[in-house]
Amino acid sequence: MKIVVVGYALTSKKIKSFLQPKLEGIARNKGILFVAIDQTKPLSDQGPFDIVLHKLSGKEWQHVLEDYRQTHPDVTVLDPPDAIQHVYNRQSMLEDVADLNLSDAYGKVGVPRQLVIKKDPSSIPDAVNSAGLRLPLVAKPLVAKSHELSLAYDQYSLKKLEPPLVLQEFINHGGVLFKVYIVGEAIKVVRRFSLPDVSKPELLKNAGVFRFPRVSCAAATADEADLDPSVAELPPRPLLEKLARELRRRLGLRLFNLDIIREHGSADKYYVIDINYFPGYGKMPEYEHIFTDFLLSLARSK
Ligand SMILES: Nc1ncnc2c1ncn2[C@@H]1O[C@H](COP(=O)(O)OP(=O)(O)OP(=O)(O)O)[C@@H](O)[C@H]1O
Ligand SMILES: O=P(O)(O)O[C@H]1[C@H](O)[C@@H](O)[C@H](OP(=O)(O)O)[C@@H](OP(=O)(O)O)[C@H]1O
Ligand SMILES: [Mg+2]
Ligand SMILES: [Mg+2]
Repeated sequence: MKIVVVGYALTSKKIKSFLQPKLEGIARNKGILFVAIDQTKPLSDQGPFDIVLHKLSGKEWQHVLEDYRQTHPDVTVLDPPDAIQHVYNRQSMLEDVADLNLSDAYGKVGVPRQLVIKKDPSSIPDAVNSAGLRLPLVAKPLVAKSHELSLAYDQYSLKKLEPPLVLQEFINHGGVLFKVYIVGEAIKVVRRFSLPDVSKPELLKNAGVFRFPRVSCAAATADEADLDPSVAELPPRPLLEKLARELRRRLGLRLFNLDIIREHGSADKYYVIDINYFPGYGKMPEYEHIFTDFLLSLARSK
């Protein structure tokens, strides 16, 4: 059996959450070896690798990888740096979902209406008005690696926020979201608690912006919770398969997840609100088997 060598360049946090002993054990049994990349040495002096797995930031690292891809076309780099940059910006992140305009017998998938504010917070109320965005609005940093989130009940309070940011219409969805993890062709969905619905009276009664810490983190799993079945029901598998297949192709990514919500009161109206590159796979059920099978399939297809 030929060994598949996977070089990895990950933060120590990511190594801890992803490269767990169970994953390494299962990988070893399947003939996969994970080898840490030494960033202080030239990449081409290391390996040889069959696959390079990475999630590091910085222009310098991006250039190193781009050069390496050019000079080592037989190595699979997961994923291409430019494709990753595209989802690190909340303006471009959801463009492909919007263009896809997916609608079939299983449902409709769109994105919330949104507006980008590059600078000048004092211009926000007018900008929101001319764009016809409906309150409440979610404000998110333009750079997707920042996770502060605010909910604004009135357009004037938005002046207090610091651009660059994206203002997105808040969609009531019953307080539960679906995290769709994608690894190549494999898909797994989990439920997470999310922000609760905002009612009309509540909207009229309140003003101001409310800042939230990390909302739908792993601790907020809703998989075992006693939920209203119409809220808890997972999105139809065929719809997710189609969405994942299309986005894999359009984004040029193989490792990502989607946050999807279903409009409360509707049976089939879905919104993608977030896309994350190389997310916390440690929280994806059975990721050890799914990920190692994916690595093997890549090596075999070469
Ligand atoms: N348009 C929206 N309508 C309703 N709720 C939303 C909307 N956008 C975001 N949320 C809520 O806010 C949370 C955080 O937003 P988002 O997922 O965009 O941020 P993030 O920091 O990129 O999250 P992640 O940790 O998944 O990377 C969502 O998980 C969801 O609970
Ligand atoms: O899997 P979900 O719930 O979507 O959340 C992930 C975030 O989206 C990722 O951005 C985190 O990874 P980074 O810390 O490498 O950005 C990732 O961190 P982790 O891999 O250390 O768990 C998760 O927090
Ligand atoms: Mg999210
Ligand atoms: Mg995100």
